[in-house]
Amino acid sequence: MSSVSIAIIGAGISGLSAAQALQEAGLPVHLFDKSRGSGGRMASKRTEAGRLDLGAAYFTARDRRFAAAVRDWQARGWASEWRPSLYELRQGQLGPSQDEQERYVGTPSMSAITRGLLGETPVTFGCRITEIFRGTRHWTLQDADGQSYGPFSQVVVAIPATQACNLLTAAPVLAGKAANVAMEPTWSVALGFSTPLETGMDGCFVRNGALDWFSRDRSKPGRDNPLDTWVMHATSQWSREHLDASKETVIEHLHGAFAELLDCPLPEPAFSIAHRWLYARPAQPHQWGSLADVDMGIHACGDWCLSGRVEGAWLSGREAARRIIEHLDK
Ligand SMILES: Cc1cc2nc3c(=O)[nH]c(=O)nc-3n(C[C@H](O)[C@H](O)[C@H](O)COP(=O)(O)OP(=O)(O)OC[C@H]3O[C@@H](n4cnc5c(N)ncnc54)[C@H](O)[C@@H]3O)c2cc1C
Ligand SMILES: NC(=O)c1ccc[n+]([C@@H]2O[C@H](COP(=O)([O-])OP(=O)(O)OC[C@H]3O[C@@H](n4cnc5c(N)ncnc54)[C@H](O)[C@@H]3O)[C@@H](O)[C@H]2O)c1
Repeated sequence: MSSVSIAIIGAGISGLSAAQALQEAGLPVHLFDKSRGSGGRMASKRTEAGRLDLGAAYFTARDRRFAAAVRDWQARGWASEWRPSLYELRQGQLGPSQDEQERYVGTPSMSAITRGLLGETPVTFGCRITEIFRGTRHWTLQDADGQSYGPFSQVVVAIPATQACNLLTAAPVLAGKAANVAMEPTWSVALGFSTPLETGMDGCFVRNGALDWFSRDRSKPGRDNPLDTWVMHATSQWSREHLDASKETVIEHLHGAFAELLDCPLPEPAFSIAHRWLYARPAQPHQWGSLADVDMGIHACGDWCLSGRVEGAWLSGREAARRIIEHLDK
């Protein structure tokens, strides 16, 4: 078996899931990520109000393989079940909305899962890959500063579709498919209150106007935040229409929408933050699993190849790894 590493671009949940499966098969990998840490859209942002999940709020596990992985994360203390008191806006009225769905979060923050998965895996952070070249046998990567990395036996591109198509030029069919995937933006805002809000809600599906969803950070297990902090996500449409708005404007808007909906008085927040996710979710789900030119040794994975959720991203990374291992075994 080759001792030349496999390059994985993107240390989000899809890249890490691929890395884990490849390493379990005895294959060396090296991860690259433009950020300073792992997690991507599943990372938690370090703020003066503690670590906050400004991306994925929670996840569900419907696939039996992913459910087994989540049980493993729970056993390792990286994840826990979250049992929120859920509400829903229906015909302009807020009301409790119970269901039987099991939901999970990372503990003590969403980042714990990808940090745990990363473990001792070789990784280069703060490195934005801009080009991927194939030589006679191996792959070489180049970053935004012009630095080269390689040789690599295979490459896995585990980043959002819009960014992936720029790196897939060596495989035009894959690049074409990625280019046809529209990724929708999401504005995310957190507001922290010194006095806990007097509401029975922990989370609410709004799906109306500016607000898509909001949840109470301290209702999640393992959170230790002195402020009562609420994270809200804008709808895709509102986010698209306000893509270039200032953070202050976005905070003001979502604060106003939250205050209008709430069933209790809303004091002035002691803390606020806004984050814009340009490529938050694919406009539609796909059934690709992953994309590959197995003979060239180039693969693409990520939530956009499946359901646009944490589970889909994890499964997609797993599928990319499965196809690499299957090809090498031939
Ligand atoms: C606001 C929001 C709320 C969400 N809520 C939920 C939810 O409640 N439940 C759920 O299941 N899912 C949710 N999701 C979706 C979920 O977060 C994603 O499906 C999942 O995290 C995607 O993982 P990924 O590995 O495919 O991509 P990403 O997490 O985007 O990882 C890609 C990584 O690649 C890096 N990267 C990108 N380009 C380059 C480059 N050129 N060079 C090097 N590195 C690069 C990035 O820094 C990033 O770390 C939400 C997403 C957002 C944004
Ligand atoms: N903002 C973003 O960028 C982004 C990206 C990806 C996923 N997400 C969100 O992540 C969640 C993940 O989906 P999932 O299938 O894993 O979780 P889920 O089963 O909790 O939710 C799926 C969808 O079902 C509906 N729903 C579920 N429970 C409900 C309840 N009790 N009352 C009313 N409606 C309810 C909601 O419309 C929800 O969006 C979704 O809410 C999705 O909108 C957001």
